Amino acid sequence: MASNINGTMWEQAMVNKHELAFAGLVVTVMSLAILWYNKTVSNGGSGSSTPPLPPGPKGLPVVGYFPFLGPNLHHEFAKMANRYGPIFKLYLGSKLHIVVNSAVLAKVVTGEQDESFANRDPHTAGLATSYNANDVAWAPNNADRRNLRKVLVHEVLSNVNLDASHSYRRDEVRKTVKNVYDRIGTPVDINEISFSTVLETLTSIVWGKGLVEGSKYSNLSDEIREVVSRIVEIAEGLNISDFFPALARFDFQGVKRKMDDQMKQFDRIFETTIEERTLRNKRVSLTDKTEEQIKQEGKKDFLQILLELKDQNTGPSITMTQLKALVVDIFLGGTDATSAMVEWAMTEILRNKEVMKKVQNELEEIVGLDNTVEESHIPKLKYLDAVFKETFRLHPPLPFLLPRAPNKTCTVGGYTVPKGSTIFLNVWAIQRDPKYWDNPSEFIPDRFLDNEGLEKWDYNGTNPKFFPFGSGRRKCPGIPLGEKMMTHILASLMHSFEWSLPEGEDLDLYDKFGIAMKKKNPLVVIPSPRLRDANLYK
Ligand code: HEM
Repeated sequence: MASNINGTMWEQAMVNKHELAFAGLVVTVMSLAILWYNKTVSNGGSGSSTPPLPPGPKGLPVVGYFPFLGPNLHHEFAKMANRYGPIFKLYLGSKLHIVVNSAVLAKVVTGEQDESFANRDPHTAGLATSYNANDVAWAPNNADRRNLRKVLVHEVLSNVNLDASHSYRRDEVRKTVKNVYDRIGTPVDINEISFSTVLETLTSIVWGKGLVEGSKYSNLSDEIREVVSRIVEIAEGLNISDFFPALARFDFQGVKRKMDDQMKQFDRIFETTIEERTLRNKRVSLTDKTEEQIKQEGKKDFLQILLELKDQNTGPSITMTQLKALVVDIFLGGTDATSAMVEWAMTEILRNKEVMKKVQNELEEIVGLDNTVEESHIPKLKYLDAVFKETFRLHPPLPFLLPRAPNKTCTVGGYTVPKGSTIFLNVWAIQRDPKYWDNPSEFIPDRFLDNEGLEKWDYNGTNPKFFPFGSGRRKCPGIPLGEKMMTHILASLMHSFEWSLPEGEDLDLYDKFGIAMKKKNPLVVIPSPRLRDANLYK
């Protein structure tokens, strides 16, 4: 009996176990079915469930996909786009990154959903150089930033101010032409001279010439060059803390410390020059000031414009921290990208003899060999403009723009893009996509010449196939200034000189991912004079 009872209980237990196992199996199968349904059938977001994250490679625990990436992220991401499609995700360290590779989805991010995506998640270097996101480039899209951007676009970089500061740009370009003339027959590093020209130009546009004379900072541009070059160098390295925020406070690679040191130098320059300027302004009596204003009419430097905005009670105003952060934005935004573009465009011209002939012919026709290039010639240099656009298409200096970070969870292309994830808009891949471009890897400037208004090409990000300066609320505010500087410099170098390669050298197109994407091997070429009159070089 006992055994019977035991037997029955055992049998009963076995029946229960089978029932339980069966129930478990049913639940598992149903859960898998629901999971599968959510992942596939309801993928378009039509159902009430949350769409999945975009597809992407798995990566390893803790480090994510880091160990599998090479140094040239734009090449890696283009390959991954072929595999995973128009939007994919990858973890780098503990941070989720989402890469957008199609014009259609880029338009969703910078158009329909621009308000959510017009935010950033600044890395260590960005925070340090922006006085803790008190600038335009790294601040979240709040009212302070919008006000500051308005100041930059409408007060500092307005057409009137840009026209008024044209002589500063002209003087620096002329100095560079003279400098190159003095080095006729010897190798010249094009990025180096372009970087110097842009930096000197920005220094005189921001500080003006009056202040620099007699100032404690008699070689202001040398001091600024030192700081800007150091910042670019530090920011170019990969900072592990940016991918493991929990470790950021240890600053293992010393990026924060090194950046803070450079920013202290910037601060010293600001404090001294602003103090000198304020004293000078006070010394000038009201009547004198009016006279001086008349003399200087339309020639206020950016520092003066910003100081007046800081002190004004009505209209847009800014704080001292914002003033300094804006000047840093101008230098960091303006120098590296502009000089990189001059170098890329010149490399492409020298590699393509037909293009070179057309550029030179246009310059001869519009400027003439008895004359030097002026900014007033630029709007007439249509072919050179197409050359720049084609150069931007193939070599955008910021291949993923500046990363965005949505301030709320969004859906893009049927996938969830979580709040705070890092968004790379892969303009490099989009501008080389055979879906949008014939012979995408060939350098063909003519595709940007006016094709009877069929397609509109400009730098304002209105065409989702071509947006090297970004698009939407966060597009580059420095386009007019950057365009003037790069075109004037390149046109002057091409018009004033013939260029040849040093013996045994080759013209290659290898690039190097960094704060701005530059040529890996600098373009070093030998000038010979081209203008008819040697006096034009003096
Ligand atoms: C050839 C030269 C230049 C190129 C290729 C370039 C490119 C860019 C790009 C791609 C962005 C990011 C846009 C986005 O996230 O959608 C940007 C932002 C920015 N650029 Fe430029 N830029 C250039 C020159 C300049 C100049 C001369 C200045 C300063 C006067 C400047 C100041 C800025 C600022 C402040 C931002 C941040 C805008 C924001 O977040 O609202 N850039 N630039």
